[in-house]
Amino acid sequence: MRAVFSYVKPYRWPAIIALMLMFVELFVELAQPLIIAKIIDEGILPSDGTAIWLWGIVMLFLSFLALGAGITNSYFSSHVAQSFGFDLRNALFRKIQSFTMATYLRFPTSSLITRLTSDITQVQNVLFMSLRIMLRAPLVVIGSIIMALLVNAKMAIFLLLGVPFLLVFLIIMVKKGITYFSVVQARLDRVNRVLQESLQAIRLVKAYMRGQYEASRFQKVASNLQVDTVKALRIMELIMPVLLVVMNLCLLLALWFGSAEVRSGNAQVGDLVAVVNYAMRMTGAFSMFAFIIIAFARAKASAERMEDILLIEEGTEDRAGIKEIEENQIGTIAFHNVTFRYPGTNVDVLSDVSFSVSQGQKLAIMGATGAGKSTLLSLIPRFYDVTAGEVYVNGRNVASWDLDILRGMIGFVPQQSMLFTGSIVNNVSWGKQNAALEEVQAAAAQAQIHSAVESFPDAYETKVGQKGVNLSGGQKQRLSIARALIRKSHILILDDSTSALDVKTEAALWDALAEEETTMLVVTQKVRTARDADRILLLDEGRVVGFGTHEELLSGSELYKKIAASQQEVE
Ligand SMILES: Nc1ncnc2c1ncn2[C@@H]1O[C@H](COP(=O)(O)OP(=O)(O)OP(=O)(O)O)[C@@H](O)[C@H]1O
Repeated sequence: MRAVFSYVKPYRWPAIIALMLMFVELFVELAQPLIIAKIIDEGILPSDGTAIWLWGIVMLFLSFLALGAGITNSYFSSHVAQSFGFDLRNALFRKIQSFTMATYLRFPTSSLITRLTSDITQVQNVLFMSLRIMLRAPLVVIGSIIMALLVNAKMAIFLLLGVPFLLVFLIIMVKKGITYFSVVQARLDRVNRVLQESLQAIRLVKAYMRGQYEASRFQKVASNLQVDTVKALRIMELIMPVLLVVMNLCLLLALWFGSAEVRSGNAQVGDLVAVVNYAMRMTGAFSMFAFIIIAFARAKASAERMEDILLIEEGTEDRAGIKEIEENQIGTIAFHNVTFRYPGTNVDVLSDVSFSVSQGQKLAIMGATGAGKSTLLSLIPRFYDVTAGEVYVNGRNVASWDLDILRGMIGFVPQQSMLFTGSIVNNVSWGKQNAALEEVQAAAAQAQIHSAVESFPDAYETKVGQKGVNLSGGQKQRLSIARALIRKSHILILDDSTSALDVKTEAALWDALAEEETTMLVVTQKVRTARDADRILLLDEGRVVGFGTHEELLSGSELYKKIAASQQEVE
């Protein structure tokens, strides 16, 4: 909890003010039964109208004081809770951004979303309640006991009887609640995951007519959530009746003894009324406590889930390193005996891979699906660290570069084009901060998408729907390429990013890219594309089985010859 609640620190003064205001409310609450006793003993019983008026005015004044304190407390409490939630959410988001890919893959996306939404809300609510009422409840209990003891110790002692039992009972319930609500939040993760998958794959779901199936999959996880939430709440709902029974028993005992005391003249009626009033307030505070304990148990479970993220030290990117780029090495890439396996697995996806690319060269990477092409590319911007061997970019081991400098040298187009909600110009200039419209247009022209964009009614201001749904696959791919081209980077990596382009457009794209001095690594399935490259790297099950020009491989690699023959690219 400490890591999460350290985010309250910047708001300690508003929090302290809120707590002080809460004490004002508490003071009024505890003073009221005394005043009622005064009205009875000094006003009603001796029929003294002035005393009734006097105490009435005091009571009215205190009520207004409590009202003002309550409103101001709400203002400060919500300010603290909302600001805390805002800061915590940003800190979590930044922390996730700093994760290495390996750490990132440890958490399902849906779970990260739940942690940044529902979990934060739970904790925020409890913080608000704490400042508003949580501390008040135990203080009302303690204060009521003290006041009742002061009014009439013999009567008040009966109210104390149930307290130890209730405290033990509440501690047990909180512990149980934390366990149960951890399960509930994990169930919520599952609901979010299925929801996310089904919505993302909506076209697939429709095409395969799997609506019913998806609905039942959703129903299953939603029902698990419902069952476990009910289970958790049922346990928690035990708190209230147990509390009431215990407190009412204590009250009955106090009444029974108190009325005997009044009859025998040892106590005044006002004393009895005040003690009963304090007992009622204690019961109310305990019930409030029960309500808060449910929220607290839930928030504790949520806070622990957030701490799982906040407290990760290893597994975040080590960003510091060399910043100076040596001119004579720009755009060079070399793999030296690189072996790689994904963290947590025991299979080498790349084995002893060695090759080099000189400045401005174009390397085509080919191989069957699963051969390790994407994995190889992901080692260049250091998404993962190699298991053995070294990867060099611009003459230096990628591990020694400052991560921002390294990634700044690379334009990366992933296999799946991803567009963000916003305009086309936003999407392309996402690749380079503060890019001018001319730069966006030039990159788009190079990526062969400029004329298509110009033909849209809003041209570059056209809004791209969620995940780019209002654009064709080929258009999305070309916008992704434009986003990489605008960076004017030393190295351009295209991971099968032209698969949706027609032959003519693709040829025009390669022609435009040929004018660049950028070093290019292009994953492709097409021999037609590979043959124009300076070198072709042929991968098979993570091993290099061919490296050379199209002609060299045609004469030296049976596998390449087979691929070329299947695509009728043999002369
Ligand atoms: N995050 C991961 N964790 C564990 N294994 C992975 C992960 N990503 C990929 N793999 C495995 O690594 C191997 C190589 O995958 P990779 O995506 O590099 O192949 P590829 O040649 O790019 O294939 P494709 O042409 O189909 O994209 C595959 O066997 C795959 O199962």
